Amino acid sequence: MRINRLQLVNFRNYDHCTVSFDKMVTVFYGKNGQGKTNILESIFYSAFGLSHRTNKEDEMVKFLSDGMAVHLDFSKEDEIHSIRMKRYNDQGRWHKEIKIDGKKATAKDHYSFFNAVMFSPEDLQIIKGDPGLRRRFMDMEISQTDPLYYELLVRYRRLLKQRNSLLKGIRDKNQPQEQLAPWDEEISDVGSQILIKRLDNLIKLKEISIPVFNILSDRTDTLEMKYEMKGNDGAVFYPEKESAADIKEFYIKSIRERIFKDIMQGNTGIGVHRDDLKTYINNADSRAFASQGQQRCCALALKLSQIEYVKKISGEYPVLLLDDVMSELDHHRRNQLVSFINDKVQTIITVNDKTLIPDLGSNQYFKVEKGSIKKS
Ligand SMILES: Nc1ncnc2c1ncn2[C@@H]1O[C@H](COP(=O)(O)OP(=O)(O)OP(=O)(O)O)[C@@H](O)[C@H]1O
Repeated sequence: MRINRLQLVNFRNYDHCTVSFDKMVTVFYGKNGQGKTNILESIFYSAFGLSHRTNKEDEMVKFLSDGMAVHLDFSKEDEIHSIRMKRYNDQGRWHKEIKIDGKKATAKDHYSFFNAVMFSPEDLQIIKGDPGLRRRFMDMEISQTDPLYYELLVRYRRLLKQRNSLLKGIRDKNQPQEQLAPWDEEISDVGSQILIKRLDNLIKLKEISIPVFNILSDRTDTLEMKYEMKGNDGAVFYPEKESAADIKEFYIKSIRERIFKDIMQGNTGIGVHRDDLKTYINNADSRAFASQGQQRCCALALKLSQIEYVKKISGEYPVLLLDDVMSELDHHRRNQLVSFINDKVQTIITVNDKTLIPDLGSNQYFKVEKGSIKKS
């Protein structure tokens, strides 16, 4: 997959801007606050229909403007395609329009049509941060190549919201408790399907990320991973090859056991929204025991494996977006990263100081200043 051209209209601090991508590595450099991340955000938005840093799409519309557009031309399997994202205000209401190859498309058609992987400083927190970050990592990875998984996630989130509001209704407004039964059944069903897909994904993730980790760490450390599933009363399980029916039964049973707790808390305390991806470096839990350098190495291996994963499933490498991470890596890992992606993955990098980027002869550079981009 290769981006050929990006056009922005009233996107963040850009009025009108067009960038042509001629080389495998494109570097946007400049001082802080000039609009480098905005470029990557617009590409991420073209891939996923959302921003990597805000849930409020309207924040991406240029101040005092009543609409914005992002137009991405790219090649996929030797064919040229385009995605046009538009957000506009009509009589006080915001609308969103997605067009693929000139035709209107739904969010479902759009998701996974163009693949990108973003790696930003926050991703260095994948290992040390909250389990939510690792669940998001798994969810993004699987959704990129499995539209059904994305649909399951959307359904699960909706069910969770509805069940939680019912729990509060039972607690605060005396709604009948029997109303919970159909939600318990459905949430356990959808949750078990999500879990099975996550377990399946973990097998592939391990196959890819452990060798990448070995290269990045110069084979001085070992990496292991497990899916951690929470039960009641602090119990944890590490499922590997369970069936969807067994998992569903487990959820229904556990959810019923904790029903009074859930009602009291107005919250669903068990399910795939509580699970975790555990990583172990040299057999010790990396969240608690690994050094900062080891945690970064592990985070980088997971992200790079996302690239290989998309390639394995879809047949093509996604575009890699590196937002300001080069300055966070030491010299050795910067070189390892660039030689890993060299000439096989189109990579778009933002950085303050362009000399930090190793140049293997396939870099192009753009200077970004106050929402304008100049080739240099
Ligand atoms: N909706 C918007 N309309 C106009 N300008 C915006 C909007 N949102 C953000 N900006 C401006 O965009 C700039 C920030 O851009 P961006 O986050 O891309 O910076 P950056 O070059 O990546 O900086 P850093 O190196 O600090 O991360 C700021 O000047 C901010 O005021």
